[in-house]
Formats: sequence, C-alpha cells, structure tokens
Amino acid sequence: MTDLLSIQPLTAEAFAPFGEVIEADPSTMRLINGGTTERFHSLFAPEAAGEGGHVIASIFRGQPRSFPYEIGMMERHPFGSQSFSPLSGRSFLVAVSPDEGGRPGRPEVFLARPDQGVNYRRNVWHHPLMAIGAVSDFLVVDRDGPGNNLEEHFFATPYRILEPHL
Ligand SMILES: NC(=O)N[C@@H](O)C(=O)O
Ligand code: NI
Repeated sequence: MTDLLSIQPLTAEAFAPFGEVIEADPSTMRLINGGTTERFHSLFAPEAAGEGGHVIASIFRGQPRSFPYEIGMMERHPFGSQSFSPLSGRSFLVAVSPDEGGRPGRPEVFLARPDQGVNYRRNVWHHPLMAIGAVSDFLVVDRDGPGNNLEEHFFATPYRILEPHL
C-alpha cells in the first residue's frame, strides 16, 4: 500500500528549510548596464566542500515522469549543494525530506513554475530530477571533485504522487 503525497506550489518560504527558490524576486533586483538590465542579485551561494571540491555547471536533459509516480528513494550530496533551473519553459516537480536520524522523513512535494528553479543546500534529502510533460533541459550548478558525493536511501514503502494540474 503506497502513501499518497499532496503537491504544493513552490514558495521561498515553504522551501526555506531545504534551500533557495531561484526566481526574479523584486527585493533582490538591482538595475545595471545603464538601466537596461535588471540583476536579481545573489539568489543562492553554491557549496563545494572537501579537498579539491569545486563548483561546476551542467545541463540535465530529463525524461518526463509518468503518473501515478512512486517516490521510492531520496538522495543527498554530502559535499555540495545542487541547483536546477529550467531551460525548456516547463514546470517540474521537487521532492525534499527533512533528515530524521540520518534517514529522509516524509517527503514534501512542490510544483515549480517554469520561471522557478531550486537550490538544494548541501546534504539536503531530495528526489532526483522529476521533469514533467515532455523532455526538459535544466541548468544544474553543483559540486565536482574527489569523494563520494551521493548518498541514497530507499523507503521500505514507496510514496505516490498523482499527475499535477498545470
Ligand atoms: N545524479 C545526479 O547528478 N543527479 C541527481 O543528483 C539529481 O538530483 O537529479
Ligand atoms: Ni541530486
């Protein structure tokens, strides 16, 4: 029997325990380039810990998930943060969990608008990329370098999510 999870809109406040929402927040805006450009400044700071750790940028091309979708596992990156910014103009799903004694607790699921990204802070439990609707590209800023930067946990009983209404 799987446990059904609700999906909530992604907001900076709700996501704050897990990281930052990457969006054009007016409170961060500075006019630059002679007033021709709005700079939404310092939305998050990438983390890259450990000897030889460094920040890199990549593109992830995600296949859309089919629904109902089972969230059977979560992962985290002990040495660095990881951000996802959509490049294809589509929403995507974000699932994160609090840490409960070294294991992920019940996931919280968010629907990101096409103009929102997320940064998972270092060592925050999250589900791997969940693109929806069509193949979608994301700019990913995370940590490369020596050491195992991936910890996975598989739930005894998977959780389930239904297709979000876009
Ligand atoms: N494995 C990998 O680089 N991707 C995951 O970390 C993910 O969160 O999608
Ligand atoms: Ni990850």
